[in-house]
Amino acid sequence: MTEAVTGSVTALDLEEMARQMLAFQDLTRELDAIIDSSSDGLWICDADAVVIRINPASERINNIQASEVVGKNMRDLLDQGFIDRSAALEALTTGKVVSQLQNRQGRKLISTGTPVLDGNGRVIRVVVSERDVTEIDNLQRELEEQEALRDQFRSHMLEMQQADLASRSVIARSPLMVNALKQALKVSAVNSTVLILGESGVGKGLIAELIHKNSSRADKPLIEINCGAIPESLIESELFGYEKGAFTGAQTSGKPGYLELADGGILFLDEIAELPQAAQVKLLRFLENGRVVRLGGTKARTLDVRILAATHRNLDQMVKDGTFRLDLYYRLNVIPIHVPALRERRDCILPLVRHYVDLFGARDSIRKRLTRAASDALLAYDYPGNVRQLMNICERLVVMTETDLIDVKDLPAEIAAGGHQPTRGGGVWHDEVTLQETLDKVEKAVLVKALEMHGNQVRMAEALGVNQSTIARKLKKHGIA
Ligand SMILES: Nc1ncnc2c1ncn2[C@@H]1O[C@H](COP(=O)(O)OP(=O)(O)OP(=O)(O)O)[C@@H](O)[C@H]1O
Repeated sequence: MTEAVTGSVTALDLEEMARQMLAFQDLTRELDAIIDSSSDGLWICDADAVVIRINPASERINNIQASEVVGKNMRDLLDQGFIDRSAALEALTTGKVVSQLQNRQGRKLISTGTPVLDGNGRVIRVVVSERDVTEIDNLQRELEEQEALRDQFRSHMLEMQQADLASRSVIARSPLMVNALKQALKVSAVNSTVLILGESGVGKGLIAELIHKNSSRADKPLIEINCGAIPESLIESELFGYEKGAFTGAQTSGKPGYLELADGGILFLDEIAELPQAAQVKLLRFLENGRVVRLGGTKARTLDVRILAATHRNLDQMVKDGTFRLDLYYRLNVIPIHVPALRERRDCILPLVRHYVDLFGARDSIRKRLTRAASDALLAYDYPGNVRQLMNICERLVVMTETDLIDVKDLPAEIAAGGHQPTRGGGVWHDEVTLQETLDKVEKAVLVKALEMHGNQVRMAEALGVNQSTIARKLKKHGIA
């Protein structure tokens, strides 16, 4: 009975075993198909790092036959130099998944070793997948090269633009200034009013010239007036003109104003913040309807004038203070262009120095160079008078320096001293020097500096709060200019 039962169980077991065997064979075939069809290379090693199999993708990637490595230990392959690193060995040692970048026969591979654990957590196999990333790497490099080329191309374009601008004597190296010039070139093409903002001497006038040169009005006049330099009593007649007998002292025939003279072209109103209130109203009216009536006249003339305006003042604040009309501000501020101070674009300093040293040198047939230390000191200085100040310094250096080489000692004291201002009071007066001599010395230094910063007597007078005749007299007294 027992035997019969045993016999029947054995028969069942055999049947089950046969079924499981078939299932196992199916599984093995499935696994073989997966391994062989994988486009990633696969290496399977046992717990001693002996290679059990590799797939066709690995044969292809490594340019080998499976028979050359199957049965060999990874340690020997490493020793023989067949591989430079082994993800299998590292995965076996650490029991963890590891990824490595490997170089094999000129190709770049990413190898990932994954340990296979038994029920007790012991490593029994390690599967290494390897992916050839040479192509991806090449593509990446190509992409980087393309990007580098694009950057090169961009900076070449910028250089071309700069060469173009340099030929017009506009030096721009720093991105801030290049941007301001780009804006100026862009607005050249249209007829909009432009408000050019920036400290005194930064090149606002130059921007206005650039806009004119590149506009469709280039062959028509660019008339520039400095609103701060015309006496308040004359500004309206100068701007809008007058009819005969309009006021005492007026020409009997009458006179066209600057607006009429600029017909077809551009009127550049420098120092617009200085425009008196009455003239502000009239200018606003012209901007709104394009017509002017001369002083003392009744006939309105329609004109085609593009207005550019500039100021170093804070118009926003002036509007708040009630000294500049809000409606005119809106009309003028259609397109604002900010010209940065020179200290905000130090990249421009040395190109400007070179430009002006060469320019003034060529004028007087003198060729001068700067020592490194002199260049460094010029680069470090803050230039409160901006490009105008730098330009005047260069002219003086070219004319006054005895040798061909301009050194730190030839620079103005405040620049040579590293931009530090001389000490006040105590530094100026020395024993045995009279008060008058000391005051004269200070006055001369102030005049030299103001001339350097402002370039002409009108601007100097404005900055120093005296009238122009005082400046003229004092310059003569000190033998300056
Ligand atoms: N980028 C530049 N390259 C070469 N020269 C420049 C540059 N910018 C300004 N200059 C020169 O500096 C001087 C002062 O420039 P400009 O008169 O245009 O300044 P501004 O801002 O209009 O001054 P202000 O407000 O006092 O009228 C001019 O002689 C001008 O040619």
